[in-house]
Amino acid sequence: MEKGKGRVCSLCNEKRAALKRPKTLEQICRECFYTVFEDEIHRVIVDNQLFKPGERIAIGASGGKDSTVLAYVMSELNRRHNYGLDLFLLSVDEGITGYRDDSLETVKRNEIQYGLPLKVVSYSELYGWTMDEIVKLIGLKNNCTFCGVFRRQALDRGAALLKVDKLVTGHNADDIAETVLLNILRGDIARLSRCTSIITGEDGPIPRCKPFKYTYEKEISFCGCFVLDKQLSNHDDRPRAILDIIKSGEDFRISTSTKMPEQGICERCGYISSQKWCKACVLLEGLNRGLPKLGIGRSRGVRGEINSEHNANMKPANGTKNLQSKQCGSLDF
Ligand SMILES: Nc1ncnc2c1ncn2[C@@H]1O[C@H](COP(=O)(O)OP(=O)(O)OP(=O)(O)O)[C@@H](O)[C@H]1O
Repeated sequence: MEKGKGRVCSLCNEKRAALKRPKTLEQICRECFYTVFEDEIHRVIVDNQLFKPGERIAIGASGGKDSTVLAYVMSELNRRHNYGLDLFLLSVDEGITGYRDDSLETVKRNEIQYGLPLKVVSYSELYGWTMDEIVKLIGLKNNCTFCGVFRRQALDRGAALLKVDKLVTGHNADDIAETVLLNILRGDIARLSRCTSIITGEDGPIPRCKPFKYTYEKEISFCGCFVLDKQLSNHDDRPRAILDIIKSGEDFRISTSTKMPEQGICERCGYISSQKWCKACVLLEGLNRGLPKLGIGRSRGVRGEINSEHNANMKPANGTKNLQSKQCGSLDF
């Protein structure tokens, strides 16, 4: 390699290194990066036995970088390694003008590029409310609670409509490390114990998998060409910090005497819930009654109150009936 033209790739020893991997600090070329990136995800899929041949898999497709790269990698690995999977794109349209309508255009392009059938489910058809309408009613504070809870359930409903065996999402190592820390700070033992699992919801009808569990967000960005090469080296001090946080979450053991919430079924819509009504139904009830603050926050009192005065005349959320899954919540995967 000529002097002054930069380092040579530490893997192929031929091409010029284009980036320093945030995870390992190796200096590698673009071509070797794509190879190790895809190979690592293939290993994660195989080692964790995420899929079985013949399964129908929905890819949660938001149109953002993580799920766009996930759709690409899943279709590529499925073809290259003969996984034998039937892949689908599943998008939730929250009804946020100027945001989701734009990203749905990206998903529609992915549908054509990767030849994957696309299903879009919307808050307006499932709940009778768009996020724009909810924000108009409650303002910008707390609207994330509605969006997170409704999205989680909407993904499950869409997956049930597609009759898939599993749902994969683009949650990455950074997301999981952040969730571990948040759950520790909130003292949420139940979520801490399951947020590092690569597969969740196996006791429900539609398990969720995170093939990017060990993949750093910066590498996904690079793969999607969303950031410049030089932005990739921010983890120089502690390249393994993110993986170490995930490991500490995995190592966390719950004492057998800790009382965990019992999972039951929402009496109103059939979704799994530790209370009489699931969180989505409580929030929806608040919206329909013109009391949108009911059910917001962690106060057992408010939720308990609405859970104790079941209104038989209220219609459950539209969509698939008697769908079961984990309790909803923005920190749940
Ligand atoms: N509206 C949506 N429709 C379908 N899937 C979604 C939607 N929003 C989120 N997801 C799924 O959940 C994952 C994590 O979502 P999150 O909102 O944390 O976004 P993110 O980390 O920015 O990911 P992305 O870059 O894919 O949007 C996404 O990668 C995707 O698989």
